[in-house]
Amino acid sequence: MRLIIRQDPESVAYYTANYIKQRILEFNPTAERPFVLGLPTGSSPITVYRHLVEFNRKKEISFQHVVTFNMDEYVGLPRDHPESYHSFMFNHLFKHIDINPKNIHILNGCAEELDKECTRYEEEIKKVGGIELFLGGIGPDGHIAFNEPGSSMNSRTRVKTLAYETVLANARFFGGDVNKVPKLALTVGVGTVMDAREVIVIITGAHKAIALNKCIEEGVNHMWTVSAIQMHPSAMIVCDEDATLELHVKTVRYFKSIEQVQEQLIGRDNIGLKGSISSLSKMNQDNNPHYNYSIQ
Ligand SMILES: N[C@@H]1[C@@H](O)[C@H](O)[C@@H](COP(=O)(O)O)O[C@@H]1O
Repeated sequence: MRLIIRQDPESVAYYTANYIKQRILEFNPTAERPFVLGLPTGSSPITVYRHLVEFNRKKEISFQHVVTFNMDEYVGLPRDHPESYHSFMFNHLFKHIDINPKNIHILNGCAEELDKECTRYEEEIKKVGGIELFLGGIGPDGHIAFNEPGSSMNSRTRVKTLAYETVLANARFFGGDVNKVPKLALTVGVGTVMDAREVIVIITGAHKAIALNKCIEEGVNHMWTVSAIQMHPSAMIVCDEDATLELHVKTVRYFKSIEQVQEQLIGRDNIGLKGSISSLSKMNQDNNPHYNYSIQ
């Protein structure tokens, strides 16, 4: 698991958006072989989406052969409610890019039979061959999607009751009135996210520092569901300095040292990471006397 530390939320967003752009370009998607992208909502990804919209406007990237699956949706909010995740995604991303609407998948929180909707969603993901890259954020309690503390680490898409902390955290989108925040949501499971071939989680702000500490320094724990990322073969957390406030100095120095090596060898924010990491490890194998880091 890689931990990329950037100065502030803006540089976290730029790094993440650039990484996604490069991964899609390297993947070179087609109608037969689309790039399947999992997406979150919340404030963390907003600037990432702004960069992706800009890349698309400048024709640096196309979303024509990108298929998306969102992590979650409130139960009972009409699709066009200003605070539904449907509205959020169209306002911040989908209506500004050249994505084919039929390639957009968001859970229907107003489905007649919610369990059937969840099963259908999992089947849709399977139909397209699984998710290539899942981008996520976390709540202050370390939940990923709406997998609240205590969620099964093998969970699938299902109906979840929102923890009081989550309702409190999300009340900011409902005029600060907790009574207006839905108490139920449909969410992909921890297992659904971890089945993706790659997972990237954005963690910014001092209010998420304890969650990052639990995830990085205390290992896998179902009370901090983002920690499942420790068991993923191709996972990355992109965080800002504030989010590292509860980490040990040596932990921060270690992860920064990995990046310093990469920066010296391959250039900062070089996002062709798959290639760059293999050339880094090749550099290692060549017993380069200057570098004895092994890249995780
Ligand atoms: N269901 C969403 C999550 O997908 C999101 O990651 C989290 C963090 O939101 P923010 O990025 O605003 O901190 O909020 C909600 O709980």
